[in-house]
Amino acid sequence: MNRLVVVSNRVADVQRSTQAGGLAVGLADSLRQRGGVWMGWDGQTLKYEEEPEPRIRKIGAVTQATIPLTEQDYAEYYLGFSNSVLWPLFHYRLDLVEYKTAFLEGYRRVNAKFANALVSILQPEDVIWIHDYHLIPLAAELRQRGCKQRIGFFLHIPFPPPEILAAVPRHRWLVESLLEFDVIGFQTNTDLGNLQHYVEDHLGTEITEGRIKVGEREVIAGCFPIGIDVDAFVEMAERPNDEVQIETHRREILGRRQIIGVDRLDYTKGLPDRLRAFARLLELYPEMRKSVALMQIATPTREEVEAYVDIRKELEALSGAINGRFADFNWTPVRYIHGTVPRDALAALYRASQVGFVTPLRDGMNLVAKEYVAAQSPENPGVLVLSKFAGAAEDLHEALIVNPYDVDDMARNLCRALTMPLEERQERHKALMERIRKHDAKHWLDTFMAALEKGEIKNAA
Ligand SMILES: O=P(O)(O)OC[C@H]1O[C@H](O[C@H]2O[C@H](CO)[C@@H](O)[C@H](O)[C@H]2O)[C@H](O)[C@@H](O)[C@@H]1O
Ligand SMILES: O=c1ccn([C@@H]2O[C@H](COP(=O)(O)OP(=O)(O)O)[C@@H](O)[C@H]2O)c(=O)[nH]1
Repeated sequence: MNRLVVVSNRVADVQRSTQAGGLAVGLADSLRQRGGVWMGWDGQTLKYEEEPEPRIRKIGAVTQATIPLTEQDYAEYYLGFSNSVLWPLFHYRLDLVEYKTAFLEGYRRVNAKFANALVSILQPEDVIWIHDYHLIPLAAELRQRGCKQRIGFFLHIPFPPPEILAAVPRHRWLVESLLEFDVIGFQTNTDLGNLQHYVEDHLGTEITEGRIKVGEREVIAGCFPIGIDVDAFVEMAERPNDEVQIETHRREILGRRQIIGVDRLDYTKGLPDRLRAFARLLELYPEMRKSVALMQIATPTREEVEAYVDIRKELEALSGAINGRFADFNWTPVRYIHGTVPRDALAALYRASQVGFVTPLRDGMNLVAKEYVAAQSPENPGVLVLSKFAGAAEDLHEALIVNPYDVDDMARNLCRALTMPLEERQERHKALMERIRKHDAKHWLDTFMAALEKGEIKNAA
């Protein structure tokens, strides 16, 4: 087996249980099993003139190689082009795109830095797997430095339709950079279809049976939905957690149910309408008052980008208003937690919640949806209420699928989830477990590697 070299903006400690962000979680779950090298940014910003050598650290079967960025890199590449241009654009939010030429320059500069660091550690037989929108030009940079290895790319976020993509300057360059990879992987068939439309409309070529002709080369483009390590998550959820158990016991005595939401505090996650839907539930079904509460964990993220400051203010005001309107001296309808919770504590919280409420306006996959399912007790499972615009909805048909823009639809489905008979809950949960087991972290890694190493495309979806 060739050595696998994974590259992503963020590198996680594969042995730590706290990592907010699905990319870190999904990759850690996969790499722990196969081993290899994981290269990326160390999360630090430093002043330097000359690019530092990558820092090497061995953690179990994984060798981490990390580099720092400068303040300017962080502002232009990470906050700028990655998170103020590509992130909103790829999530269909043209209204939030803030394009500046300096952002693009920073993006190209940091991709060149990544390439310099990478060539210093690469071996001829390596296979390289690059992740996410931060690093789209990296294959081209590596080829310019003479790399001959196979290079794959996986996009963790949605790929937008051509009408949206074409609104950003240099969109053709972006897609041409993407076509420098040997394999391009997407989360869903919708994303793959959007690339298909772009190459047809703008490049006059097409994807035929998962392959695109680019000059003399053939590029594979496929759908590889990311998954979790299901058994490890089930084990985590079953592990006793005293604090959660005491709280659950109290709720059981009072006959109260809990709806849970867990997200980075991102405008793509649909949080304001989620809170409004919960308030609508209490309005439409007064019998639900004092019998159910919403726990929303909102993890801080990208706080220097203005759109993220706005969403935080909006949510704080909304949860305050809902509590002000409905709370009683012994019942708080919304528990809003602005912080990061370790993944093992999350597992226990999911298990203790009767509804998993996952309503992004647009999301690459959404691992929280899969984790919620894995955490349930098969004898008395909770119900997943899932946005039709999460990548996970392409597979998780037995969830209650909702429109995250339609507050009434979400409220009705919350009520349906809270009153669903045990037998139906068990049937839906069984079917969902089969699906998340079929498309788990190992399947994601194996199918992508089969495409990258052997040129095989199985329909992963
Ligand atoms: O690294 P940050 O800027 O702090 O952001 C965290 C990560 O967010 C995004 O995650 C995506 O990947 C998940 C796993 O494939 C997927 O389930 C989710 O729908 C995506 O939003 C981002 O793509 C990562 O690069 C970030 O590290
Ligand atoms: O406080 C938190 C919030 C989130 N997560 C984890 O972060 C990941 C979020 O991934 P998802 O795909 O749902 O969304 P993303 O944040 O990547 O857009 C999941 O594995 C969560 O369990 C966590 O460990 N602690």
